[in-house]
Amino acid sequence: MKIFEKAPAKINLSLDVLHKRADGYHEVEMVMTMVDLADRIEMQELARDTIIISSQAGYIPLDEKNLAFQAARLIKDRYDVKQGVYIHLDKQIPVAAGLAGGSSDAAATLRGLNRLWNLNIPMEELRVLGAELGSDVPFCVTGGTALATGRGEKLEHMASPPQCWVVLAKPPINVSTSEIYGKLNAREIKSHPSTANVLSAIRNKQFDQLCGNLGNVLEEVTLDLYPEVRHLKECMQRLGADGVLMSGSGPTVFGLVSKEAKVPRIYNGLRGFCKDVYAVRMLT
Ligand SMILES: C[C@@](CO)(OP(=O)(O)O)[C@H](O)COP(=O)(O)OP(=O)(O)OC[C@H]1O[C@@H](n2ccc(N)nc2=O)[C@H](O)[C@@H]1O
Ligand SMILES: Nc1ncnc2c1ncn2[C@@H]1O[C@H](COP(=O)(O)OP(=O)(O)O)[C@@H](O)[C@H]1O
Repeated sequence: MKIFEKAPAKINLSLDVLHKRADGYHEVEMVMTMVDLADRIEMQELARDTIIISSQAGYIPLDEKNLAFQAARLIKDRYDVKQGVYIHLDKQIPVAAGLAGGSSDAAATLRGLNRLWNLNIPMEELRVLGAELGSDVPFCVTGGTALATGRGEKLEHMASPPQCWVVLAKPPINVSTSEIYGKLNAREIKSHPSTANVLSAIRNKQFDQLCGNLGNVLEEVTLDLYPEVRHLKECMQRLGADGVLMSGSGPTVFGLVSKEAKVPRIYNGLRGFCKDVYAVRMLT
C-alpha cells in the first residue's frame, strides 16, 4: 500500500525568548501558523525491515540524519513494527530557511505511518513522540495556528488569523538555528514582541493590529550576521507589504498582504534579485 501526506511550512507571527534553560534550550513564546507551501511525502510499505529515503532535492541528507528517517525509526521502535517503509520526499519548502521543512516532514511521516500501519496512535501521543525529534515537530503534527511555549512543544490551538496573502523570500544563505539561539545569549534583548497583542489581533481578526505587532527577537541576531536579510526586509516593506517579519531563526522573510492586487508587484520586485520567492495563502 502507498499513501501520501502533505507537509506544510510554518511561519512565526511572533517569537519571544524568555530565558535560557538549564537543559540548554530556550523558553519561548511563539505564535505559529501554517502556509500553503508544502512538501509532498509518499510512503510505501516494504516487507523487508528497512527504512529507505529518496528525494528529488539534492541537498538534504537521505540517511539517518533525515528527520523523516528519524520519525520512521522512532515509530517502528516504539510500536515494534517489523515492516519497512520507502519514503519519497518531494521537497518544495526551502531547506534551513526558518520554515520548519524538516520538522514538517517528520510530523507528516508520523501521521502517515500511523495510518499506513493502522497503529491508532492518538494525536496527543504523536505530538509527544514529535518532541523527541525537534522542538517544532509537535506543532507540525497538528498544524493550524497555535501559541507555542516551553521549548515550542506546549501548544494552545486557536482560530486562524485574518485571511491574507503571504509572500515568502529566502536569500541564498543557510542559517543555523543553534548558532542564532547561541548568539542571542550574548546580547541584551532590546524589545520583546507583545504576544498578547498578536493573540488578540488573531482572535478579533484585526489584520492591521496583527501587522503592527509582528515581532521576532531572533531577527536582530540574524540581521546583524547577514545584512542581505535586512535588505530583503526593507525591500519587502518598500514594495508595499502590510507587515514584514523574519520567520524563526531565518533567513526567510515573509510579508503579509491583504489586497491580492498588491501581490504581483511585491512578488516581481523581489524576484528581481532573489530566486526563492513564493506567494501563498495562510492555511485555514
Ligand atoms: C527557531 C524556531 C522557531 O520556530 O524555528 P526554525 O528557525 O528552526 O524554523 C524553533 O524554535 C527551532 O525549532 P527546531 O528547529 O525544531 O529546533 P531543535 O531541532 O529542537 O533545536 C535546534 C537547536 O536550536 C536550539 N533551540 C531550539 C529550540 C529552543 N526552544 N531553544 C533552543 O535553544 C537548540 O539548542 C538546538 O541546538
Ligand atoms: N526532511 C528534511 N528536509 C529538510 N531538511 C532536513 C530534513 N531532514 C534533515 N534535514 C536537515 O535539517 C536542517 C534544518 O532544515 P529545515 O527543517 O529545513 O530548517 P529550519 O529548521 O530552519 O526550518 C538542515 O540542515 C537539513 O540538512
